[in-house]
Amino acid sequence: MPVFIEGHYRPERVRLAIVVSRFNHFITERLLEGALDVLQRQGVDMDQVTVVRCPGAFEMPLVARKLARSGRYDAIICLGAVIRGATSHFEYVAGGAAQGLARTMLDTEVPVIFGVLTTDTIEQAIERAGTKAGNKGAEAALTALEMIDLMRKLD
Ligand SMILES: Nc1c(NC[C@H](O)[C@H](O)[C@H](O)CO)[nH]c(=O)[nH]c1=O
Ligand SMILES: CC(=O)[C@@H](O)COP(=O)(O)O
Repeated sequence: MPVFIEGHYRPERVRLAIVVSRFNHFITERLLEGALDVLQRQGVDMDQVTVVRCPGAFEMPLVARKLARSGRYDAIICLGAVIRGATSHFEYVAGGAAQGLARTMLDTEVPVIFGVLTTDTIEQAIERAGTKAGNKGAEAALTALEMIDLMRKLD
């Protein structure tokens, strides 16, 4: 029989940081609502959740790294919205955020959850922020809980 190791959504004594970018705040605040709603429903103690707002997605890796290194959090959830404009700026902001957050997770061994929308249009972002395509902030929160549980089991 193989041994299965997998995380579940109800780890105990969870300490979370949520980094939210102010850029495109009309989207990112909806992602935050979705994340907080799920965490509350899963029984997470809201006093153990810290919300940090930063300017844009590009700044998130530094903020996430600082939080991860503090040793105060079991996971860092990053919520942002990068929406394509007329120039190549999108590629740099979205790519920098994705690569920086991935590096932060590997360097610190603290789960860093990529709840950053990277969309071609505002409509696509709205659809993923609590309307027809769900709420990616809520999905990110569930991923954080699963990863916390999994990391504890692998320790
Ligand atoms: N265009 C978007 C940005 N741009 C701002 C950058 O994230 C950054 O704050 C600026 O370049 C200064 O370093 N940020 C987003 O989160 N979403 C965008 O669509
Ligand atoms: C994602 C972006 O950085 C974007 O909003 C910038 O728009 P533009 O390329 O039109 O300057």
